[in-house]
Order: sequence, then C-alpha cells, then structure tokens
Amino acid sequence: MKHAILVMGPAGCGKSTFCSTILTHCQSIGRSVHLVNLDPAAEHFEYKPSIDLRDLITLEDVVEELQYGPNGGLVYCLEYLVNNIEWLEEQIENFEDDYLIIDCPGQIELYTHFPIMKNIVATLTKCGYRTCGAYLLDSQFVQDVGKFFAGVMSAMSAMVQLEIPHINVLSKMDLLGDRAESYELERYFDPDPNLLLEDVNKESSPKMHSLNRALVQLIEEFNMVSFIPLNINDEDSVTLVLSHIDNAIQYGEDVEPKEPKDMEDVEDDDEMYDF
Ligand SMILES: Nc1nc2c(ncn2[C@@H]2O[C@H](COP(=O)(O)OP(=O)(O)OP(=O)(O)O)[C@@H](O)[C@H]2O)c(=O)[nH]1
Ligand SMILES: [Mg+2]
Repeated sequence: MKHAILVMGPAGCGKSTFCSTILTHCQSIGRSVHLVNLDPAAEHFEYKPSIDLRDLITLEDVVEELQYGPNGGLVYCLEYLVNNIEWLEEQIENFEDDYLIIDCPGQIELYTHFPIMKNIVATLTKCGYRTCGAYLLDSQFVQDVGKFFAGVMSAMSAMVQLEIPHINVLSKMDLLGDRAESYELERYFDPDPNLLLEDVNKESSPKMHSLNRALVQLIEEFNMVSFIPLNINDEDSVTLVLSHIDNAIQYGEDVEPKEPKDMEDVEDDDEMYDF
C-alpha cells in the first residue's frame, strides 16, 4: 500500500517547513519518504522535490505569458495540473511502497471552494494511495477566539470537501515560548464547544450570537475541532504528529516487519562465529 500526506493550510502557516521537518525526521529514523511540490510559485526547498509541479508549469511563466496576477495565476496553474492529470499519474507511479509528502500552495480558495484538491485526491486514490490531509494553522490562531473560529472554519471546509482522514496541526508552537504550556492554550487543542461559544460571544456583538451558536453547533456535529501542537524544535513533538498521521492512514499495518530480516542477519553473524 502506498501512502501520502497532503499538507494544506493558509499562506505562510509553515507547510513547507512542516514538510522538510517530517522529511528530516523520517530520514533520521530510516524511513523512505519523498517530497512532492504542488506549489507553482515555490522558490527554494531545503530538499529537492522528487516530483515538482514546476516541471509542468510555473507561476512565473503564466504571469508573464498570460498576464495573470499572482493569485489568478496560481489557480490557473493548478487547473492546468487537473486538466493534465496524467502527468501526475505518471509521476506518482514510480513510488511503489513509498510515502509522499505533498506540499501545497497556501491559497485558501484551493481548499474552500475550488474542486482542485478533490481532483488531486481522487487521482492519488486511483493510483492506490491512502491519503491523509494535514491542515496546518499557525499558533497565532489561538491568540484570540475570533481568529481561532476563522481558522477552524477553513480547516473544516477542507475536511468536508476532501473526505479523507484528516488531522489539524497547530504549527509554530516555538513562537509561543512558555505560553505554549499554559492552560489557556490547551483548551484550544481539544476545545469544549460551549466554552468556545462563551468566549466568542464575549467578543462579538449580541447580533452575532445566534450565528455563533449555529457555527459552534456545526463544529460540534463534525466533531473535528482538535489540534495537535507542533514544535519543530522538539523531536518528541514531531514524532507525535507523525504518529497521528500514520494512525489516520494505517501506515505500518501492512509494512513488512523489519525483524525477520534482522534476525537472519543475526543468524548469519552467529554462523560466522560458530566454531
Ligand atoms: N519560528 C517558527 N517559524 C516557522 C515555523 N514554520 C515556519 N516558520 C516560518 O514561517 C515562514 C513561512 O513558512 P513556510 O514553511 O514557508 O510556510 P508555507 O505555509 O509553506 O508558506 P506558503 O507556501 O507561502 O503558503 C517562514 O519564514 C518560516 O521560517 C515554525 O515552526 N517556527
Ligand atoms: Mg510553502
């Protein structure tokens, strides 16, 4: 079985950094992973992507030749990918039994109302991939409840559209310093919808209260508002996030266990010393 993580989230929330953090971590534990870049505007990468959308189309060319602005150009590039999806199919066919980390562009429209990501997921599924969506929100989203609400809505919109296993990650936890451990923050990781409603009502005018209630109810019904905090400087935190993803796509259940081979090696070694 093949596996993929689709790394999504608003502009600048740390998607590319997340991808290279996971890559570094996987390399250090001897796991095979490949980076896939789906951002036609990406400029540089810590790791060279194994598959790169810029080999098919770049934002620079679209802006130059078609006179699109940067946002329209980006949507054009991804629509071009969807219209030439055989390109992606051919590329991902080469990665039997591997794990792809897919770095997406940071334009929120791609997750909320364009069917682009849905098409990409359908292609991955068709090619035999189990895909997990990792939706990143920057830790600044837990600094006030209004922002948190907006962030949750965008995460939920991606989740509802894509219909794949999904986790939410709160990135850049290192920026919060000591506050990262505080009770005030922890209540956002797995928030109680009633507390959320109380908080958001305090900050908005009474006119908004019934809308707030409806939104909280929606969040509650989807039962998805939980976030895994990620501090990229803390190895345990990276391990925890990856284990949530592995769990969501059942990675490891069908991977050949390492022991038998190791045991053979040991046996061979034994033979060498068997006088
Ligand atoms: N302190 C800190 N900074 C981070 C972290 N992750 C990302 N950044 C910084 O945030 C900025 C954006 O990070 P990227 O990883 O490029 O974010 P992105 O989501 O890929 O951005 P786009 O592709 O433009 O949407 C960079 O300046 C990073 O150095 C983090 O965990 N901690
Ligand atoms: Mg990026």
